[in-house]
Amino acid sequence: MSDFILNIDTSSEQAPVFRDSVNKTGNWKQRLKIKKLLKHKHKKNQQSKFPEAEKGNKKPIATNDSGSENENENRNNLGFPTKRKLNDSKSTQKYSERDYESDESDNNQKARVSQKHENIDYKTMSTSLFTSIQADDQKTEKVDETDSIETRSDNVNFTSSNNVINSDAGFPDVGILQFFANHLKDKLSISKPTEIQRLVLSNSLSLKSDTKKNYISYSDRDSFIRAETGSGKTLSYLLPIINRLLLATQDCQKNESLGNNSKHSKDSDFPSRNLGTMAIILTPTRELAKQVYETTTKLVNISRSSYSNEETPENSSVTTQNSNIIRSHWIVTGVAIGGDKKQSEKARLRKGVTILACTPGRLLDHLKTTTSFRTFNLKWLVLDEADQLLELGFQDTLNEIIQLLSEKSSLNGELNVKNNFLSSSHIPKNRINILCSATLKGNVKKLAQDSLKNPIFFNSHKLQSNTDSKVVVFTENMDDDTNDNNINSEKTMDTNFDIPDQLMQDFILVPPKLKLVALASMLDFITSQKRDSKIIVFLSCRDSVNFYYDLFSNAYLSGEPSQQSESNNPNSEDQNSDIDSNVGSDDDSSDDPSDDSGDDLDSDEISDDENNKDSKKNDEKNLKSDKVFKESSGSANTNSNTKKKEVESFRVSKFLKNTEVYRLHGSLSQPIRSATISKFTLGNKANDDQPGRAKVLFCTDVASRGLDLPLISHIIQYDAPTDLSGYVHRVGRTARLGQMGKAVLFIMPPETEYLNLLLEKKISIQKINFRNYVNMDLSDSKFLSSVARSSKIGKSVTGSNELEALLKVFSVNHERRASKWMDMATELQLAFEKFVLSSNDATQLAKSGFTSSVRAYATHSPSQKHIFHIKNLHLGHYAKSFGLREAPKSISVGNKIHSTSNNKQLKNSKDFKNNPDGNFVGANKKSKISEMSEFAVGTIYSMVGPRTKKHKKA
Ligand SMILES: Nc1ncnc2c1ncn2[C@@H]1O[C@H](COP(=O)(O)OP(=O)(O)OP(=O)(O)O)[C@@H](O)[C@H]1O
Repeated sequence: MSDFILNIDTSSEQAPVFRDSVNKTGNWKQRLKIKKLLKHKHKKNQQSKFPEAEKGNKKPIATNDSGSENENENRNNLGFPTKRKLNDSKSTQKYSERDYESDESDNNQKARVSQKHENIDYKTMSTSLFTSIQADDQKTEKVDETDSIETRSDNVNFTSSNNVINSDAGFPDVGILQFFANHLKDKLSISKPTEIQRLVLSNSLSLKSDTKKNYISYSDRDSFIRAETGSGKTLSYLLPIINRLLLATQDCQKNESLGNNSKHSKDSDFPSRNLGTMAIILTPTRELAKQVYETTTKLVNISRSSYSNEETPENSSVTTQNSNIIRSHWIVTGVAIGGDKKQSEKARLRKGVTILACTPGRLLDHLKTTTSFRTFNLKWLVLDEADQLLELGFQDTLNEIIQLLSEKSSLNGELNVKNNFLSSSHIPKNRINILCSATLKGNVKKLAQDSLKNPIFFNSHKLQSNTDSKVVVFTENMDDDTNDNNINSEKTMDTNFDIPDQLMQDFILVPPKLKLVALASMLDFITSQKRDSKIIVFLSCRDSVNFYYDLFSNAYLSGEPSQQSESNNPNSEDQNSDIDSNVGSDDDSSDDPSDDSGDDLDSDEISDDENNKDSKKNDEKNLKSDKVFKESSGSANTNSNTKKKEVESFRVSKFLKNTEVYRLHGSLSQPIRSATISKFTLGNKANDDQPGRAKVLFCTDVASRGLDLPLISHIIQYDAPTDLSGYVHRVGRTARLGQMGKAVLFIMPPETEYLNLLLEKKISIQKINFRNYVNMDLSDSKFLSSVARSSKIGKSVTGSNELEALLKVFSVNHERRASKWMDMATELQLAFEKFVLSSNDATQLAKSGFTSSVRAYATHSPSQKHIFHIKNLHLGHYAKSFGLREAPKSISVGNKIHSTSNNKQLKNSKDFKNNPDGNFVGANKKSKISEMSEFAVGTIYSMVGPRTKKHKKA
């Protein structure tokens, strides 16, 4: 059966070479001559339309092809080797050493930019996407020729690998108290554990009895938890903590009823929030901390009805004896994150928070400055997304945290606190450290070696030899490398990553020039096929997020009156839902730089004095950029008549029908971040009042880890992640807990080797099979079926590729029939370019997006540098993906803006000298981190704390 397989590969031999229709005949010399003539004619036309341009500029705006001259000019100015001219087929050198002279002075450029918005004749504007195919694009052939990418059959019935276990065993069978299990079932619809939960619970809740001493105990060892994304790791560490707190409470109640409390004062016998914080869960992002907090709160709010073993109808009165009820109300949950008002957190901590979810910077801040924050009874420290927390950037913060926690817990010994609750066998004697992630890797191995005491490794990682088996590895002898149960052994810490079986992973190979058009068509296709689709589009930096968010909310195709007439004004009736007026009224007002929190710096919570200054500077900078962004869109709104601050959480797209667009990155104020998550999380099914709307979230990696956003149908990685674990976490936002999901990676021709890196990690990803991708919906679409039929007919349509198909669908959705898909692509691109030129703010967003994106490109991990190297990036073509007609003339390096026309200045800049290979790290590392990774990250040593001799011996 021949499937409808579409090739995006515009450069493979089979793929058509795209040219203007007039250039189709004759040999290349004749065609070139015609092309030059046309260009000249066009130039003349434009010059007469732009008399100012004639005076100062050699190049009229409307003829721009984002051509190689500008490309090379920029490249040269940035200190990179210039690319050879596209038509220079005789050149043997990949990049010519020749400097291409700029034909435009800086002043002329400025004049040209300013006239853009005033004098553009949009009607005659043109854009060119298909005049040339990059030589580099030839690399795409590699992918087609080699069979290196595993393919899958369309007809395979996928089994899910991260679902609940397929057996009758419930939570009580793995040690969970019956009433707690009832609560999980009744209130959270959780009745059976997942595989990782079964492993962790059955081990950490099992009691060993010491017959000699007549004593029972838990194994109480530090542990690693590794399992696929969406497999329920959060409950795997939260349930044992809460279950043990409940059991200890039960002990106290029993003692109380037996009158065994005479030894101590009554206050100290029954647990209360005065015990302070007993469990801390550290997460790399604020969103994740909030999510963990919300989950914990649901878990501890156990209702009386749970004490009945029978399933109780909601309204029935439960006849449970009071003595059976465990008084769990004393367990208080809390969250401490940057961006929230610190004073209210302080007040809550003073009263006592039993289980605290937090980000590292804010935790350190409280440990240092909130004297009433009691942690001397801390029994569990969980590092969720541990590998992320242990990577670069947070070493010092985590070191300090560990040290302060250790100091404070030793205080408990000095105080000699006697308490029946704390002496219960269910409460660990020493702090248990738990590390958790879908991608525990090398840095964690090192941690185990250096600091964790006799750790246990819970792993639902699939073994190569037997994909069904799940293993628990106990590490008894850390030094014995030959032991398979040793945490150091390769078998134990296999660095392959697991992806849920039911996740469909595809990639689309697309030249930079066509990237934007491909994204737009794909979004249009998905959102029109399924009204309730929820799509996350991952981008490399916040400026890109701002740009695409603005573009997809405000740009529209010309000649679409229904779209044009609709105003994207948050106050319009249609838009009322995108303002969450309650959000600004809560405590989250620290986007005000004068707030004392001082650490509203993305999610990398840094709180020492120096960092506070940096943070505030960053806040101001971010606020400024946010202001430009808001002004440019005209959508964010503060109503001076109300005291409540309104924040924009989403916009209704003018471009995509019935679609809401969202954005999320670390530089947004906390109220916007919170409102965005809560609105995006809401269901989008159609109801009587409102037709369903698809949702598209543009975000950075701030949303890639741990976030459990329900029912995400598609993940689009428009920019490749900077490291391989990033891939796993991004795609893991879909296909959670047994559900289906689709992920598409955009790959540019020079990046195809990345696919082999994925393959090395046993991540199988296939070149997009359009039918696979659109799933069953294809059969319902007459148009697509006909495309599929014609593709089977053969050679005449071998040029059909994904983009072609997408654009054809796009043209159907928009009730227009383009004669050629290239025309459609050109029209689409032109619409975006017009939008970008329509206002200074839109242009500014596009330029910032482009510049930051280029800088982000240089931040790929060292193992990927050869693939994602800036020298491979055709800047002029890449600019097209930001709706720009050419690459901007300046680029910021570190904290400075450098004019690229002044090559000398750029080359002499300290930042550039430090990074001659094009790695724009910049002088201020923190600012780079805030823009790029937006994570609180640290090194392996962060968890270790100061290494003492005692540790070494252990
Ligand atoms: N046993 C269960 N039964 C039903 N639902 C569950 C169960 N365990 C967890 N869930 C739900 O599954 C979803 C995913 O869980 P969770 O966020 O803990 O996954 P995870 O493994 O931590 O994923 P990630 O690696 O992406 O952080 C959550 O909505 C959670 O409530």
